[in-house]
Amino acid sequence: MKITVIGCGYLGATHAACLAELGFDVLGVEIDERKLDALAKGDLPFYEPGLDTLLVKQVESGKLRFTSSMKEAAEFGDAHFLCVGTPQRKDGNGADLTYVDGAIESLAEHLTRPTLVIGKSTVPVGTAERLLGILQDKAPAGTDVDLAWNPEFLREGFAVEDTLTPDRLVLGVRNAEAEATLREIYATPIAGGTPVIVTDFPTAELVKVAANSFLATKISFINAMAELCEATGADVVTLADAIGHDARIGRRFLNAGVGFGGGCLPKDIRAFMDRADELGVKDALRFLREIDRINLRRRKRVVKLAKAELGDLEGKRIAVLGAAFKPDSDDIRDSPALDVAVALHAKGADVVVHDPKATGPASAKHPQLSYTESVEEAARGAQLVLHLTEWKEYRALSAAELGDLVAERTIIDGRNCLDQAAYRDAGWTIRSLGRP
Ligand SMILES: NC(=O)C1=CN([C@@H]2O[C@H](COP(=O)(O)OP(=O)(O)OC[C@H]3O[C@@H](n4cnc5c(N)ncnc54)[C@H](O)[C@@H]3O)[C@@H](O)[C@H]2O)C=CC1
Ligand SMILES: O=C(O)[C@H]1O[C@H](OP(=O)(O)OP(=O)(O)OC[C@H]2O[C@@H](n3ccc(=O)[nH]c3=O)[C@H](O)[C@@H]2O)[C@H](O)[C@@H](O)[C@@H]1O
Repeated sequence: MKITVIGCGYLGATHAACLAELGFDVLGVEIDERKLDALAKGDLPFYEPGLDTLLVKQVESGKLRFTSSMKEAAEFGDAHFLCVGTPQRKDGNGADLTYVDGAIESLAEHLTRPTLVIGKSTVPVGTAERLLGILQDKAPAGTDVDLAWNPEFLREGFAVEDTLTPDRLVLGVRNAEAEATLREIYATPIAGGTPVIVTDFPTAELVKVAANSFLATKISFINAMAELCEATGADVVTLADAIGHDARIGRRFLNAGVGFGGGCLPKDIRAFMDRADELGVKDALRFLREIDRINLRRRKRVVKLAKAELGDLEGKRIAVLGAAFKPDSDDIRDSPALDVAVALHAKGADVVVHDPKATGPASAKHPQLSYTESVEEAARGAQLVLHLTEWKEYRALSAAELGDLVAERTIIDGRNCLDQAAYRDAGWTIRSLGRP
């Protein structure tokens, strides 16, 4: 089977390379020329562990090619995965479906043979049905076209592993033929034991946003507990460990700190609320508004803690460790770390940002901040250090050596994962979110 992957960003590039690894002939379609040029050469235009080597391998083997031509894609593929972005709309909280609609329309116009389009982008419930209508309307008369919805659950930083061995596969289909095609595509993970849930379009679409809403809720729950801990002198890490021992609760995703960011959780819960409102069931998701508010309050809390330590921020040198929204990624979309850095800079602080992988995208988006190549350079002369993205190299830093570089041994551990005792032993004042 020949497969195309339309939209080769964080999701699509991974999906394309993994499908080639599974043995398919794959054509990636990308309209951004910079990304296309890089991908075609086997250069990954972003950072994702393990994907760089997989991409080179598959491009060199000839199993994976890239194009910007939808006509070429339509002629090439038996199945087409739709992986374009669905960002938050500029004028509101809903999802911007321009890219999804545009991709389906231009693909449909060029189709000339039986085709299955498989949606992967995260969309508001009801979108798949609407896209099927567009596909049927725009495809040349008599062309046999069908659509399936197969949401994606990969995590950045683990994208290859999550794609090749997913937790589960959700197949939203209208008929047995579409299910059979998807089972053929995913034959390897299915043979490896990946559970398969076969369902209808709305359930498949809802599974995706429900999963992300649950994850966001879990994080904001523990961050709400952190606020209580701050008010009482309790320790949120011990609390999370203790409740996490209950298998019904579980310890994962209970790491309190500066909260969730990225290109998915924040925009997905907002788009979900927006869709619930359109469907007349706004009240059902009212709690997600609070989840969002708790999350954003954590960023403000870090700024407040910085002010409490430094007083007037004008001219104060602050080292920010971390720019990506999470470690092992260079993705800065809605990054809590950068949000805090930008807020401190706006209050007059001299902010120096370090990140092992994300200073390129960060400096392009926020050129007003200073960036350094090394942690040492960032720390030198700092009156305050903020630990905001938990890269493992930050956890490995020596509190004593870092202490020799800074002007003041004060650090805010915005991710609650530094060895706080070691910092105290080295004479640091350490402030955390939700820990005494
Ligand atoms: N990033 C992630 O870890 C995951 C993302 N998703 C969902 O997948 C979708 C894509 O997300 P990302 O890959 O992060 O976004 P992204 O912005 O990194 O990638 C989207 C790509 O689609 C391209 N594109 C837009 N219109 C196109 C067209 N007509 N033809 C060809 N290419 C086109 C863009 O140039 C861009 O490179 C979103 O709906 C997101 O919510 C779902 C699970 C995981
Ligand atoms: O829809 C998506 O795009 C993806 O969104 C998330 O994946 P991702 O955004 O890559 O990152 P996560 O690991 O979920 O982390 C999200 C944010 O929550 C934060 N987080 C995570 C866990 C935690 O305990 N505490 C916490 O603050 C992270 O630092 C990060 O900013 C989901 O985990 C994926 O299953 C989903 O496919």
